Amino acid sequence: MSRSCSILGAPIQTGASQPGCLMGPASLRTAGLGKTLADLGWSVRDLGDLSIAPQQAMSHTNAAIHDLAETRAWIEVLASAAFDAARDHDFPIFMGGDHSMAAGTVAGLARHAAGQGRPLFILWLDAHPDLHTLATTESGNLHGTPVAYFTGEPGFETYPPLSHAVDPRNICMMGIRSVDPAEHELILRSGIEVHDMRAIDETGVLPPLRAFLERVRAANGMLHLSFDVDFLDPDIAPAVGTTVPGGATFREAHLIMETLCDSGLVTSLDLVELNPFLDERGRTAKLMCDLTASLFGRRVLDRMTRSY
Ligand SMILES: NC(=[NH2+])NCCC[C@H](N)C(=O)O
Ligand SMILES: [Mn+2]
Ligand SMILES: [Mn+2]
Repeated sequence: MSRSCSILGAPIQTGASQPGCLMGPASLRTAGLGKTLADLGWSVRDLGDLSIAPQQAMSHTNAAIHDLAETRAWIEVLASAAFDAARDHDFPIFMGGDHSMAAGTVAGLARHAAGQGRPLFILWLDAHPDLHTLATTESGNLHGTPVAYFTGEPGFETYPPLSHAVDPRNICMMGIRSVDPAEHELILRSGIEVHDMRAIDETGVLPPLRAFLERVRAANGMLHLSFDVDFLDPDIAPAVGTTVPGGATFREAHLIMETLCDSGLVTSLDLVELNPFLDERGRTAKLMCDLTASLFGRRVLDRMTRSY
C-alpha cells in the first residue's frame, strides 16, 4: 500500500511586512505539487485551505507588533489542524503562508509526538533563526517569532497557550545568515544547534546533517522540516520578501532533500514564505515543488544502478 501524504494550505501573510504570501498555497498547487507527489507513488489528499474568522484588533506593549490578533488566530487554527493531519496521514505538508505559521504547525505536531511517546525534532532551513519574543521583535513582523514560541520562551502570553514545548536541543538550523542581537543571545543560551553559512561553506551540508539525523534516529524521534524559501540563494529563489544574499545553492538544497529522503526520518513539512507576487514566471514555486519531490523520493538514477 502506498504511503499517504496530505497537503494543507495556510494563506497567512499577517506575520510578514509585505503582502503576497496569501497566494503561496495556490502557487504551489499551480506548480503541480499534488500531482508531483502522486507520480512518485504517494497517495495524496488535498485538504484545501484553512481560514480564520474576522478578528478584533489586539494591542501589545511592544507597539511595533502588527496584526497580532490575526496571527494569533492563525496559530490556533493551525495547531489543531496540524495535530489532526499528523494523526490521519503518514506525512502532512503545510503550505504557507509566512513563517509565523510554524508556531501553529509545530505546536500541533509537538502535541501529536507527545501522544506517540516520541520526541519531536526540528530541522529549520532558513536565512533567519526566527527567535524573537514579542518583547524583542523590532520589526514587529511576527514571522520572526515562531521558534521562541514553540521552545517555550516566556513573553508569549498573547499567543495561544502551548501544550507541549520543543526541546531546543532537538532543533538544528542550517543556512542562517541574518541574526538580530536578541536572537543571538537566545541562540547562545538555548542550546539550539545552528550551522550558519560560514559553517556550511567550511564543511558542506552533509556532515552536520548526517550527525543530526543520527541523533534523531537514536532517539526514535519524529522529524519536522520547516523550509523557508529564503534559505535558498535569491538568484534561484526570488519569490520571498526577506531575501538575504549568499544562500543555499540548487545542488546543496537537493542534496539535503535527497539525504533526508534516504534517512526515512522526516515525518512532516512546512513550505513557507513563498510570495508569488515576487516570483518570475513561477520559477520559485516550481523549485519548491522539485525540492519536495527530492524529499519524497525522486531520483536521477535508481540507487540500484549506481556504481560506487
Ligand atoms: N520568517 C522570516 N522570513 N523571518 C525574517 C525575520 C527577519 C528579522 N529577524 C525580523 O524579525 O524582522
Ligand atoms: Mn523563517
Ligand atoms: Mn527567513
